Amino acid sequence: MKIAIASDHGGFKLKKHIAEYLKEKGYTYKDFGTLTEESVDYPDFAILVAEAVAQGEYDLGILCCGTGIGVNMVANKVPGIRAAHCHDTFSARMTREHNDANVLTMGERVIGRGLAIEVVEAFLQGEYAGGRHACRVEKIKEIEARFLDPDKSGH
Ligand SMILES: O=C(CO)[C@H](O)[C@H](O)[C@H](O)COP(=O)(O)O
Repeated sequence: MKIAIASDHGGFKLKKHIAEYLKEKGYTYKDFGTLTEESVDYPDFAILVAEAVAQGEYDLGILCCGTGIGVNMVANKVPGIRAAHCHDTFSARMTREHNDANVLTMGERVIGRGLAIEVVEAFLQGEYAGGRHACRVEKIKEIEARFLDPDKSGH
């Protein structure tokens, strides 16, 4: 499994902690920045991970900012991305199982490091269940397609 990670300055320390964890556990990952605590704009880094996952270069993405909300908004603008904002392990597991989420977003100013690692692990270990969830995920994709292709918009 290949994991893409990134943050702005507000999520930098949490991302670094997650990167150290991923390395220690032997996961394959790439840090798309930012690489310092200097103030930057979260869209510039969230888009790198979202595109890498959407293009299939990476299986899953993890994005951190101060709240995890800004990076989530950016990632979910990219077709093919289903980014989930999770600060608890139940949501992290469920969003993989039910929504086939492919990006996890978290906020360094919200969650403690210990819990964040448990959330990451729940997300990475979660498996899409398919079944009754498949048609729902398909409906997400159909809605996305409507806005990509004006002919399918119904207007
Ligand atoms: O975009 C965000 C909110 O959803 C992030 O938390 C950013 O990290 C935050 O806005 C950055 O704020 P700062 O005051 O410029 O550090």
